[in-house]
Amino acid sequence: MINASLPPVIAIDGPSASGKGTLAGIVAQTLGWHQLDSGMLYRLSALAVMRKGILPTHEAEIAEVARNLDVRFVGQQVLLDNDDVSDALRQEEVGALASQIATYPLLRQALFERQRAFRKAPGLVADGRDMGTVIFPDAKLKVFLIADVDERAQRRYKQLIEKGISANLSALLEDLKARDERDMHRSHAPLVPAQDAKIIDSSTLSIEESVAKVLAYWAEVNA
Ligand SMILES: Nc1ncnc2c1ncn2[C@@H]1O[C@H](COP(=O)(O)OP(=O)(O)O)[C@@H](O)[C@H]1O
Ligand SMILES: Nc1ccn([C@H]2C[C@H](O)[C@@H](COP(=O)(O)OP(=O)(O)O)O2)c(=O)n1
Repeated sequence: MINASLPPVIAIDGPSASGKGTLAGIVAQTLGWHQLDSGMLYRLSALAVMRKGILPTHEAEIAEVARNLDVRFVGQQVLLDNDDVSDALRQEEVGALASQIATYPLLRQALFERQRAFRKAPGLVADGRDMGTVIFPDAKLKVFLIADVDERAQRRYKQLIEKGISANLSALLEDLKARDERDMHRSHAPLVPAQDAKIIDSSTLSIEESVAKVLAYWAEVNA
């Protein structure tokens, strides 16, 4: 059900390295809307847990850390407890722990309102795993972005190398497969397309072609 009194949302969900964040950024910029990278909140929680030395099995403590995250966004920088963690957040071990702790209902609950608070006029483009299914079920447009796992591993590899972060292609591929498996099969808010989602397979698309598809769907919604 679409709630007309709230700012509109475009939800972009999909597996790791399918291109969600890239698309969300360009679409948000094109429309002049706000952006939510929900994966970053899970990564920030994972990094905070690592830094505090909390055991990955301690669900309640982890949820508490997430509830009290001291995060600030300054331009392109992300500050956690006043420390610039923009690069640290992209490390695969942080992503892997994020995927692991993201199975905890208490953590997901702790991040629920924080995510919904990003919904501001004139609109929000939100990307993640459960944007269209759980956080913004009334999103006006829901996109489920997929790409072959080998292609996603290549993309992630290139992305990390360009940022000067060392990476190993076969390790990345294994990590992506493990992450897909965990994200799709957890009992709470698993990675599945919403019933009304538009599926875009970006395996053979350029970024421009992917963006054009999302904007065409958006134009259709408003026609
Ligand atoms: N067709 C495409 N659509 C979106 N991103 C693409 C595409 N082709 C290559 N990429 C690249 O894939 C990489 C991973 O994209 P990213 O947005 O970080 O994925 P995600 O947010 O899903 O993990 C980026 O370097 C991006 O430039
Ligand atoms: N809405 C979301 C976003 C991310 N997560 C979890 C599952 C993901 O494996 C991790 C990391 O997410 P992130 O989007 O940063 O990962 P990728 O950039 O796609 O590799 O967080 C989630 O459970 N729900």
